[in-house]
This record gives sequence, C-alpha cells and structure tokens, in this order.
Amino acid sequence: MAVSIGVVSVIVTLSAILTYFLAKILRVFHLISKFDGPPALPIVGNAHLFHQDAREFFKQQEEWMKRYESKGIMRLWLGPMPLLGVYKAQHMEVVMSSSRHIKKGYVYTFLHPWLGRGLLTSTGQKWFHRRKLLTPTFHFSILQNFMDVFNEQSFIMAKKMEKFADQSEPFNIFPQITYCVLDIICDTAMGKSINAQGEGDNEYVTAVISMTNLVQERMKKPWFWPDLLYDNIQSGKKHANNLRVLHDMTTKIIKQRLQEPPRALDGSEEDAVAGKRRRIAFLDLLLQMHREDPSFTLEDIREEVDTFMFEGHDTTAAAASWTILMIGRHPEVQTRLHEELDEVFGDSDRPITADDLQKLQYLNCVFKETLRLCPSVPMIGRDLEEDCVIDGKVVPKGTLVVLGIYALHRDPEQFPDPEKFDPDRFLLENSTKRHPYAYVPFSAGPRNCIGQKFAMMEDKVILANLMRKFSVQAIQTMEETNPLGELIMRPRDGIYVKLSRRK
Ligand code: HEM
Repeated sequence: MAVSIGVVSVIVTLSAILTYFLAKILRVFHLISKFDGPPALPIVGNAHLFHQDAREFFKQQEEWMKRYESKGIMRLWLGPMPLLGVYKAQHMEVVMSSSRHIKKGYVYTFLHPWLGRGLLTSTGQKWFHRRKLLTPTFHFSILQNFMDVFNEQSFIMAKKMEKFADQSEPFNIFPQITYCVLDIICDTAMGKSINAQGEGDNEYVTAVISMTNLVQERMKKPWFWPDLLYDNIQSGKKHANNLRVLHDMTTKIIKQRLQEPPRALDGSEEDAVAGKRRRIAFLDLLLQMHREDPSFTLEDIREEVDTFMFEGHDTTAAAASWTILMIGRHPEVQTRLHEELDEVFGDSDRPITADDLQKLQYLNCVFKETLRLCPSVPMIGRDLEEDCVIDGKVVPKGTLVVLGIYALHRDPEQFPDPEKFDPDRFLLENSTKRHPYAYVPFSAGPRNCIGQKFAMMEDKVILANLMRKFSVQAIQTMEETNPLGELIMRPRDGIYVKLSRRK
C-alpha cells in the first residue's frame, strides 16, 4: 500500500511538472502565433529557410521585413525559440525606453571570452552599476581632449591617401579608415600608440580584426556554438590565440600604467620629453576609479578597455566608410559639403576644433543620413525577462526581440522615399515632427551607446579632414558593395573610390 502511494505521488508530481511546462509552452505558442511571419515547421521552426550565404541572408531579411512592413512586426521561430523582429518607431520605444528589457540576446555570450561581463555584455545590477560608473568618462570635457588624437591620425591618413590621388585605378578605402580608427581608439582608450597606419604588421591590430571576424562568424553558425566543438576546430584555435594576444596586451599596459604616477585628469600636465600636454586616456580615468575604490578591480578595468576597443573601432570605421561612399555618389551633396568646409577653413590646413564641428552643420546632416541608410549596428537583440505588450498584444517572457534598426530607418511613414539619400531630412526644420524612436543608430533609452558623442566627433573630424583635401568619386552603388547585415553592417566587397586633390 505504502509503495503504491509513493508511486502515485511520483506520478502526480511528474504530471504536475509536465503540465506546468506544457502550459507554459502552449502559452508562448498561443501568444506568439498572434503575430504574422513566414510559415514554420514543427521543431525546426523557420531555421530551414535561412540562407547560409551571408549576403543572401541579408537580402532575405530585407525581403521579409518588406513583406510585414505595414505592421513593422515579424515573427520567426529559431527552432523552438520565438523571435519577434520589430521595426516601427512606437514598437521600438516599448523595448528601448524600458529599464526592464535590457538583457542582451544569447549571441552576445560569444563576446564573453574577450570582453568578460563589461558594459556591453552585462545585465541587471552589474550593468546598472557599471553604466553609472562609466558615464562621466564620456563627458564632453574629456572628449574635447581627444580632438588632438582625431586630428593627428586623420592627418596621417589624408597624407597616406595622397599616393592614391589622381590615379586612374580605384582603391578600397575601407581598410585605410579601419587602421586610422584603430590608431585613434588605442590612443584614446589605452594611451598607447600602435601605429596601425604604419607599414609593418602589428600583432595586436591583426588580433583585433581577426577576433571581430571570428565572433561574427560564430554568431552566424549555430553548429559553432558548443564550446567543446568550437575549441577543437581551426576557428576556435585561432580564437584562443587571438585572445592570448589581446589580453596580454591590455593587461601589460594596465600594469605598466599602474606603476606610473597618476596623470592630471584635466590633461594640463606637460610631458617633459615631448614638450607638449600629456594626454589622458580612458584608462587613466578607470585607474583613478580603481585607486578610489579597489572593488573596481584591474580585471574589471581590462573588461572595459577591451569593450571600448571592440565597440569603438568597427562601428566608426563602417560609418565613415559608408559616408565616403554616399558623398562619392552624390556630386551635389559633395559640392555643398566642400562649400561649407571652405567657408569654415578657407585655405588653412589647421586642426579642427570642437567649435568648428558645431559650424559644420551640413556635414552633420550627411553623416546622420548615412547612418540612417547604413546603420553600423543594423539590429540589436533583447532577451525578454518578462512579458511586454507590443501593438496591443502580449509578447511572452523568453522571446528574443530583435530591434531592426536598418528596417526602421526605411519606414516610408517616417522617411518618405526612404531609399533616397537626402541629408536635408536632418535639417532642424525637417526633423522636429519625427517620432523620437524613428531614428536610433546609437539605440536609445537607458541602454543606448555610451560612445555616441565620441563617435560623432571622431568620424566628423576624419571626414572633414579628408574632404578638405580631396574630391571623391565612388564607383559602386551601395548594392554593388554587397552589404552584410551582421553584428556590424559592412561592405562585403569593400568600398572602391577614386580621389582627386582639391588644391
Ligand atoms: C558610429 C559609431 C557607433 C555606433 C553606430 C554605435 C552604436 C551602438 C548601439 C546601437 C549600441 C547598443 C547595442 C545594444 O544594445 O546591443 C551601442 C552600445 C555601446 N557602444 Fe556604441 N556605437 C558606435 C561607436 C561607439 C564607440 C566609439 C564606443 C566607445 C568608445 C562605443 C561604445 C559602446 C558601448 C560600451 C556600448 C554598450 C552600452 C551599454 O550597454 O550600456 N560605441 N553602440
């Protein structure tokens, strides 16, 4: 009798657990099925439809987004996992403005080995604390100190470009800009000059570029996801090797700098050898925080320096390169830009100041319009930790919400004739009525890009210093560059241009 009571209670408990999970699954299925999307199969969902080729996959996403454009919501099943793509301003607002939906999607875990649980990858209280701690490091007064670096490196790049000027063969400008922004981010994040723009191979630069590519490759290929498998294939071994180079370098620099006397954080100190102001880097500010509060450890500092290195190079390189493509394809825009630059700088080749940037309003519009059509971060993933309501329907906890910035920026209700490149859309008089979440290349709300002002200043200095010297002619359409919409939106086939000297 005692045995049968035991058996019955086990069966009852198991049934209760099973019923609980089944009810949960059915609830998710029931709620998600209220949203439209391509027909799905049991178990695999829509995974069998996905193109393996990166370019074809991006085109497929564009085609799907178009199909469900009127609502700006599209449902997909990644196997048994529900995914909701949203790309109307009012839906973006629901997720982006909330301080509850801040958990990054699963694919961000592939950044953990490199970036740890730093600002980009952490969530909950840890993220909140870090964000509060780091926000002052991006204050305008700190960024102004970086203008020297932006000018110095973009002058080096413009000088190097002279060899391409007036030659009949086009060249790929994307790698040149990437090396320039790598020099800038190493100098501003770590206070270290690595001379990526120099001729020689640099182990650290090679590792940053290779690591970024490997992480993107792994995100795209679910069969690369289990560590046990990944660690034993060629990509995984390369990943491990890069990781050693990257962490060795940042650890070495942090330790070196810790031995030195702290630098004046207002950048007022003179360098006795160089005879000019000693620059400060983000690292100096982070070390100061460590001195004041050792619970912010050296490992925490490394996470943040690595995060700035990762987030601060590909994004800005892509944005500046796409802008050059757009300028090179629109002669009327180029003429207006040259007129504005001539008005501010005349014949002078002096460095650009923060005040000059304020005056370069048309450049600002050109850059913003480029980020509309070619947002460096084309989409963002959020793992819902609680239900939310989008378009009057409940989206259940556990759904991966993909905020489609690329598609959002093409909403004809917000941007009539959306494929047309028209910088005037961003003149003050044309943008005041737009929904605040219709244009979000840097995301918006509590989890927006902390480096937004840095990126805008840096890229505008790079572009202005190039365009003061050269005219540019692009030989591809955007389509012909074969854009890929991965973690970063980048041209698969590079950006080929011809340059001619202005004077
Ligand atoms: C054109 C250049 C850039 C664009 C378009 C851009 C865009 C973005 C976007 C869309 C996000 C949100 C990502 C998400 O929620 O998953 C983000 C986050 C972030 N960005 Fe940027 N970014 C740029 C440049 C930079 C630079 C130069 C830095 C650093 C120096 C930087 C540092 C960060 C960090 C640390 C985060 C995470 C913030 C947080 O979660 O609190 N970004 N960026």
